[in-house]
Amino acid sequence: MTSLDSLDGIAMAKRRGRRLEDTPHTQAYREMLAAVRGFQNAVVQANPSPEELAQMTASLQEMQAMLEAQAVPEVERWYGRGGGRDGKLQLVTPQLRIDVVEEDRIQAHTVAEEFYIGMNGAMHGGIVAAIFDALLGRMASGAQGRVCRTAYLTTNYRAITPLNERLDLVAKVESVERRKRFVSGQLWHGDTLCAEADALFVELLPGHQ
Ligand SMILES: CCCCC/C=C\C/C=C\C/C=C\C/C=C\CCCC(=O)SCCNC(=O)CCNC(=O)[C@H](O)C(C)(C)COP(=O)(O)OP(=O)(O)OC[C@H]1O[C@@H](n2cnc3c(N)ncnc32)[C@H](O)[C@@H]1OP(=O)(O)O
Repeated sequence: MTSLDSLDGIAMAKRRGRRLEDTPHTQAYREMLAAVRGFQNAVVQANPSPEELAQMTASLQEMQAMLEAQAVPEVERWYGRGGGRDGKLQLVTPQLRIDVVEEDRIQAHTVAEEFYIGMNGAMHGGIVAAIFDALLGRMASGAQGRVCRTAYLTTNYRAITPLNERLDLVAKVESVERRKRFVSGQLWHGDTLCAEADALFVELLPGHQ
């Protein structure tokens, strides 16, 4: 099964936007994803010996085969679902911790690990944009869980975004016109504004993918 087995976008988002229930089985999945995060961080920092590389490649290929044997259609996957206190079960961005949710404003924070490096200690710019996409998308979605897609997202990089340090984020709804939500966001390191973004999210209609 692949992601090509798509459903109506609203039906898909309603299924996948829900928090994953807590069972010993899903807890084990959360722990595995946390281990993958740790692994990613270790991968980018190490230059292993040829023998170690061969050993790790064989282990990884074995784990990949185990996962492939358990693949399920997108609509049934745990990956990408809400994970509660620890944020979404995903690996694309550092985990966003949502601190305050209001009707037109969200406050959040994150710490980006070494995996998200661009160069010279700075976060990769694409990751900064992906963080804004996730946060501003959550803002556009609102308490009602509107299903929206990003029409555009403009990111301005004002200062280096550091890794391994607390980053504070804020998102605001600037205006609403019919299905369109214009949303802005800022990413701060202490008193330094690292990046800001403006985005348009358009609410999907029934039948849209
Ligand atoms: C299954 C999808 C669900 C996605 C969300 C997932 C889970 C939800 C769960 C929880 C929510 C929590 C967090 C959300 C987290 C992340 C959100 C990330 C979302 C994404 O990362 S998603 C990937 C990137 N995204 C795309 O892959 C979009 C590709 N695209 C399209 O799918 C269409 O393009 C669409 C739908 C955008 C519009 O299409 P459409 O047919 O519905 O509407 P139409 O074209 O008529 O536009 C209506 C009005 O918007 C204006 N308009 C449109 N585009 C504009 C632009 N670029 N600039 C200026 N104005 C624009 C028009 O001018 C018109 O304006 P007016 O009403 O004034 O005439």
